[in-house]
Amino acid sequence: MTIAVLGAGAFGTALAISLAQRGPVLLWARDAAHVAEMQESRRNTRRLPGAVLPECLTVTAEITDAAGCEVVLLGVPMQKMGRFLSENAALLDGKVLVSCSKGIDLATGRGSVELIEAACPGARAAVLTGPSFAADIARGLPTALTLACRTDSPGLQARLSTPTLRLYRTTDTIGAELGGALKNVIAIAAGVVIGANLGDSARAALMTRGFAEMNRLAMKLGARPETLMGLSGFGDLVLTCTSLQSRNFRYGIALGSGADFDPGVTVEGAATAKAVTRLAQGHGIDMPIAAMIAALCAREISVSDAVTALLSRPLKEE
Ligand SMILES: NC(=O)C1=CN([C@@H]2O[C@H](COP(=O)(O)OP(=O)(O)OC[C@H]3O[C@@H](n4cnc5c(N)ncnc54)[C@H](OP(=O)(O)O)[C@@H]3O)[C@@H](O)[C@H]2O)C=CC1
Ligand SMILES: O=C(CO)COP(=O)(O)O
Repeated sequence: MTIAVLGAGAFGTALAISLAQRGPVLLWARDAAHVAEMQESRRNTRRLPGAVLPECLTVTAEITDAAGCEVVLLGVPMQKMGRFLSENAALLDGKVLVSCSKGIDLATGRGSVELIEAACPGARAAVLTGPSFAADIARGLPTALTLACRTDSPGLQARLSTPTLRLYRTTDTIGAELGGALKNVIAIAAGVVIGANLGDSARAALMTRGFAEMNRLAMKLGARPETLMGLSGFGDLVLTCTSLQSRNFRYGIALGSGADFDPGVTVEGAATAKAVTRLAQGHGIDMPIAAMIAALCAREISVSDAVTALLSRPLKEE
């Protein structure tokens, strides 16, 4: 049975390439010109240059081509997810919908599982997340991810695993989602530290205290500690805070050094910082790093004022 991937960004394309090792895959993109270009060149030069689209991967501009697919991966950016789901609810309801996006929806404060459940109540929602750059997956480099679904899903885990993509499963969708969403915020902060030449020691401190913030919110919202300690939390935090392949980290470097940054690049952590700050306030959770990043992204505070504010907080126990 064909697996569909909706959204031909870097990640959707990379997952489609990897899954095509196992059988037929349908990749949908919204722009017909982009689709024609991919069909002609068998590459996605706009979003994932360098990777070749294998033969059993079909690219389409007709989303209704996914009607016969039971398993559908969603690769649209998080802030577009809610609208995308409601516009396509008739097609998607009743299917297994696997969100591959990392973030919290600014309009509703929801993660993607809740968005899916609201728009498509008959669907089974899952999340695929963890440390993985699209380019690495497309090259067939070994990658391990977390697949989260409220009901234990060994069948789906087997279906989406490939010789190079090793999935671990969990029923903790809240932990998996929050790990992936929050690590992007901390990755921006790590980038700011490096961009402002504050040093590797400061980055390590920030990653550690950022991880404490991630855990604080996640535990309050019902996540399990082991999920945050796993691939989707600690694993992705380490990757994204230390690699120049990360767009969130590079965006942070630009913020920290005062450089320009291409607004066309997907940086999920910026909107998520704002959403998280609201969520934390609503639950009475202290998340000073996320709040600073939200303020920095909104240009409400300078880097030096943000650093001073964080360092001058009252001394406390670890
Ligand atoms: N890239 C990576 O390494 C990884 C990304 N992710 C996550 O995957 C998600 C997507 O990121 P990524 O693939 O990198 O993003 P990209 O920036 O590469 O691409 C975004 C894609 O989404 C499409 N899109 C945007 N809005 C809509 C819409 N309303 N309807 C349909 N399609 C839309 C864009 O289409 P168009 O080209 O026409 O603008 C584009 O193809 C993010 O949440 C990210 O955090 C997770 C792990 C790794
Ligand atoms: O989520 C990712 C790696 O796991 C990709 O990170 P960026 O979106 O920062 O590039």
